[in-house]
This record gives sequence, C-alpha cells and structure tokens, in this order.
Amino acid sequence: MEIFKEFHFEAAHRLPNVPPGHKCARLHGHSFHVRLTVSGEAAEPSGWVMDFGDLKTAFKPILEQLDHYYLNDIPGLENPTSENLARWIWRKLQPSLPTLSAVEIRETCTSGCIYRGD
Ligand SMILES: Nc1nc2c(c(=O)[nH]1)N=C([C@H](O)[C@H](O)COP(=O)(O)OP(=O)(O)OP(=O)(O)O)CN2
Ligand SMILES: [Zn+2]
Repeated sequence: MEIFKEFHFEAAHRLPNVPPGHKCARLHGHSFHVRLTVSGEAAEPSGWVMDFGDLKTAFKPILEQLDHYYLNDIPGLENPTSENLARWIWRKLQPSLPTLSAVEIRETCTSGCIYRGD
C-alpha cells in the first residue's frame, strides 16, 4: 500500500542553463507543491503504513531549508529544475525514511515531475 502527504512552500528560482531568451532564465517564483509517498503494509494493530505526523516531522527540517529561499543559493540546487529538486529532496530524506517511494514536485498547476529514486 502507498500513503502520501502533501506540503507547500514558496520560493524563488531561475534556471541558469536554459537556451538564450528562455523565460525561465529570469528570476521568478512559485508556490511549490510537494507530495511524498511511502510504501508499506498497513499492519495491525496500528492499521497504518506510518503515522502521517511522523512523515511531517521527517520532512520538516528539509522544508525549512526551502521555504521562502532563493533555491539557486542552496548547495545542490544551483540548477533548480523540478527534476533536480525532486532528486535533492529524495537524497536528503530517503536515508532517514527508507520506505520513501516517490517525491512529486509541482511548480505550477500544470507542470511537475515524479522521482522514484535512481
Ligand atoms: N522539464 C522541465 N521543464 C521546465 C522546468 C523544469 O523544472 N523542468 N521549469 C520551468 C520553469 O521553472 C517554469 O516556471 C515552469 O514552466 P511552465 O510549465 O512552462 O510554466 P507556465 O506557467 O508558463 O505554464 P503554462 O501552464 O503552460 O502557462 C520551465 N520548464
Ligand atoms: Zn520556474
């Protein structure tokens, strides 16, 4: 079974490696949406894969590194595409949450990515 919890953060970025004239080379911001998925059995007596609250606690220090920051300044996010951000979150979170099965990022209502590990 898979469970998920969703988070939001506000941040600015620019994409340094886009072709000349691309709009995303300019500084702009997003209300980023993150969905974290965890796999496991909903075992008794808890009846849950894991407590949503524990998932929130595990992600909190990572979220605090992102919220209201300029993503390009964060080590490892110099080119903060959705793909690189999803991988960056995975690498920060997965060691303490080995049952993590997907990190989903939405930059806009219509754009995003899903990362399930290397
Ligand atoms: N594969 C990727 N492509 C793009 C990324 C990315 O991270 N990965 N990022 C961007 C920009 O950050 C941009 O802000 C988002 O792009 P886009 O979906 O084009 O944004 P729009 O608001 O213009 O989308 P519409 O819904 O089509 O208006 C660009 N590409
Ligand atoms: Zn953007």
